[in-house]
Amino acid sequence: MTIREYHLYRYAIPVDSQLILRNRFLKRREGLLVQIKCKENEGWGEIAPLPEYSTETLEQAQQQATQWLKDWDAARSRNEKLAFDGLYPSVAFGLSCALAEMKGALQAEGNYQAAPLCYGDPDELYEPLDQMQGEKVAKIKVGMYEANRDGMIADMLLEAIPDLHLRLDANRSWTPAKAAMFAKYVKPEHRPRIQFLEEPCKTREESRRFAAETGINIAWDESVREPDFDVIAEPHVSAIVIKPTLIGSLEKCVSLIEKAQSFGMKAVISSSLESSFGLTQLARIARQYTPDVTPGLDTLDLMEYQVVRPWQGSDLPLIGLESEFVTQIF
Ligand SMILES: O=C(O)CCC(=O)c1ccccc1C(=O)O
Ligand SMILES: [Mg+2]
Repeated sequence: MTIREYHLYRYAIPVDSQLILRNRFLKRREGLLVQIKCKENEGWGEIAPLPEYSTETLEQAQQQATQWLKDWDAARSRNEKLAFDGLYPSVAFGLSCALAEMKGALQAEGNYQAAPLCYGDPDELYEPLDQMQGEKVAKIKVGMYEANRDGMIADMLLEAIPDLHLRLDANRSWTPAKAAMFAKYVKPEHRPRIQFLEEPCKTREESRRFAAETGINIAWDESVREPDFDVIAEPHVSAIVIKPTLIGSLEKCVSLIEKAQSFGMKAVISSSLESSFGLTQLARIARQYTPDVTPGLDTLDLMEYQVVRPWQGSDLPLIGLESEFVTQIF
């Protein structure tokens, strides 16, 4: 018997991503599941580059992961370690999760209390918010319709639910004038219950100015993935959003989290539309490293199936490794 073993599986499941990826159509979500074993220990990870967001394609990720696994096996047989340097973010994340799981470094329990996500119809939020225990926090995608409508909806929800906190995500879609229009409709006394508004404007400078002028806290999401980004303490920047599939290894994510926390900022673990498999690992990472922050993982319902590991409380059908949607590569 060999000491080490590794396997790679590829999944492709039907998805309706129109809402979240705006005008980008994605009919199938595809990704890889990696399994590594060392004696009696095993660990798994998901490698799922997100089209339009990741720089790498699935083919490139698969090729790189395959080579890394070979090199890792060889390195381990010389009792050496192999780093994740230079790997694509999705590959580094998936492989580092598999290793962490194998070493027992990733705790089993997760935080499955994700912030309910709303794409425009605020009525959809009342029921999930009613079910929520602890902190009541929801996330609304803004910037798709009129800015004044977004402002009215946010203000109305904050008025109607006095213990509600909101997260909003504009994905850099507003000009300073549109962002100001949004703010005009949110009463100043409601603004402190906006935990953050992700990237209101096209540039960080415009977003900073918006925050200073309105007193509405903002968060960096797209910026975190830009090469010149560094976590620094800034007025009105209350959080950074971390999408590990787009960031890199677990170690890299943890160092960003710790830096944000050292400045009193929230680090929000968030989805890149991983399968239920990847989402459960993100829920575990969230619970372990950001215990006081509700993660942004409410994206499972865009999919028609769950893959291998079920998300707590989801009724979606679960498919296994033997299903027609999964192929073993090696
Ligand atoms: O962050 C969340 O709460 C949900 C995930 C999400 O919004 C998202 C998911 C995939 C790609 C981009 C985005 C985004 O933040 O715009
Ligand atoms: Mg965002």
